[in-house]
Amino acid sequence: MRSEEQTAVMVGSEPPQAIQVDEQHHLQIGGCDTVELAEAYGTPLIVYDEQLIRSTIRAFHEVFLRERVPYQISYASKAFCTLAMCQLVHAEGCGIDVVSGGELFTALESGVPASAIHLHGNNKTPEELRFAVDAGVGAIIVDNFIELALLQDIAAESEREVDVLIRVAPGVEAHTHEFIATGGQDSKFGFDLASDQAHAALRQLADAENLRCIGLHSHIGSQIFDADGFVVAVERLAELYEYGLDRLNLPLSVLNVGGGFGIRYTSEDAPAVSETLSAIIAAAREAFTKRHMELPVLWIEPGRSIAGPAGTTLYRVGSQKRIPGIRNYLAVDGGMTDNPRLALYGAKYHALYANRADAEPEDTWSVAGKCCESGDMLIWDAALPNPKPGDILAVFATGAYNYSMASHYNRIPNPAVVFASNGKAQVVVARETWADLIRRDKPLATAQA
Ligand SMILES: Cc1ncc(COP(=O)(O)O)c(C=O)c1O
Ligand SMILES: N[C@@H](CCCC[NH3+])C(=O)O
Repeated sequence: MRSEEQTAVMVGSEPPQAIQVDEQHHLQIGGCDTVELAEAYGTPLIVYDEQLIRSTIRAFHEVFLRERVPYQISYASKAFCTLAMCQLVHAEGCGIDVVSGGELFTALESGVPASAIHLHGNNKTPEELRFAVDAGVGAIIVDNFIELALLQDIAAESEREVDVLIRVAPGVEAHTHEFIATGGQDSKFGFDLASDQAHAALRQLADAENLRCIGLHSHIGSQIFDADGFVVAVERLAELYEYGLDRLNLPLSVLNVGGGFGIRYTSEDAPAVSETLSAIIAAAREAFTKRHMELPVLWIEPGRSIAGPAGTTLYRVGSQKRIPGIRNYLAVDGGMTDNPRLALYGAKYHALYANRADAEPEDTWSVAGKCCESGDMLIWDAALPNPKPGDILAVFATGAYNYSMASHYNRIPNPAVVFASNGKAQVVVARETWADLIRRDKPLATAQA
């Protein structure tokens, strides 16, 4: 129900970052007029600010270089995995973290060398492990005992020595949505630290032929603002690292603390990623110095923080409905099929009309998609100018876990994606067509009467 307060005062969200509006009052991204982009390429359209991706990665590098620590940045491609994205982040000095055969295939096809790719996953299939081993990926992050045995056999069959890290569940409760918290003890991911599984895995690896355990990994969750969880995880991993190095003589040299750096979606008070990173580095320095160990190579695996802020989705506004005293709905030509995050996590977004980007809000409007589903919502109760059919609605911070989690519900095709930079746009994913949707369908062999 719409409350008195909502009717009386429109509480608008804020854009997650500074926006550019040209003299025609159009939203600009990467020097391109987004209204022209919508005309040229259709809607829904995901527009990435290429320079923002580059500058975010450069900011990560700068922190590590300033702190003079050995490091590796591996882009978590699950956030947005396409050929162009893999090429772009690799050109900016990132490795690629993949979590399935499909992501691995994409990264390899993009031309990223296998040695710069590492494979994750809590249930890697034999086929995926074989693919990774034969391709010669830089490392496989082993998640559990079944995988450990399987990988040993596959590495032996292929007569290869495979570098591995073990994924540790460090028992850290990260402050984030429960569906995206992954480091607690009650998690499907990784070897449990508290019950000694992680120690046992290291002991097995000490004796494993064909597998070389080069490091430890943990990932405590996603959309995390508070560095405390990382700091606790680093201390726990350092203790395990000492065990592996001193007691088992493992060739450890890597501490991978995962990704999870939170971003602004609307007006959250998010710390700069560099602050969280500095806290992680300080924690690692302290934990390793006090144990008289050399600081290992610090790996991070950011996904959302690289891809998220750089993406904006453009939709065409269609129908609208006012329910007196209850709520106003406007509907766009996409929805939960290209952005399921509100339905899954109650995510919040900021939006404006790209064709009149500086127009003042007039009322409260909830943004619905076009699926046959009441939960198909993008934003509840946004302060917006009254919509006109044909307006272009821009929804910010939709670069991570939107396209990559898109579905075909109601047989709605996936949007096109463009990269915009210096006033030029290039299509990096073509719009799916209706014909694409049935390309793998097979009609009944015999026509039914
Ligand atoms: C193992 C691992 N690394 C990295 C990431 C990337 O996380 P984020 O996109 O929050 O940076 C994830 C996803 O949460 C993950 O599971
Ligand atoms: N899909 C989640 C993040 C999960 C990260 C993967 N471990 C989101 O959209 O926020």
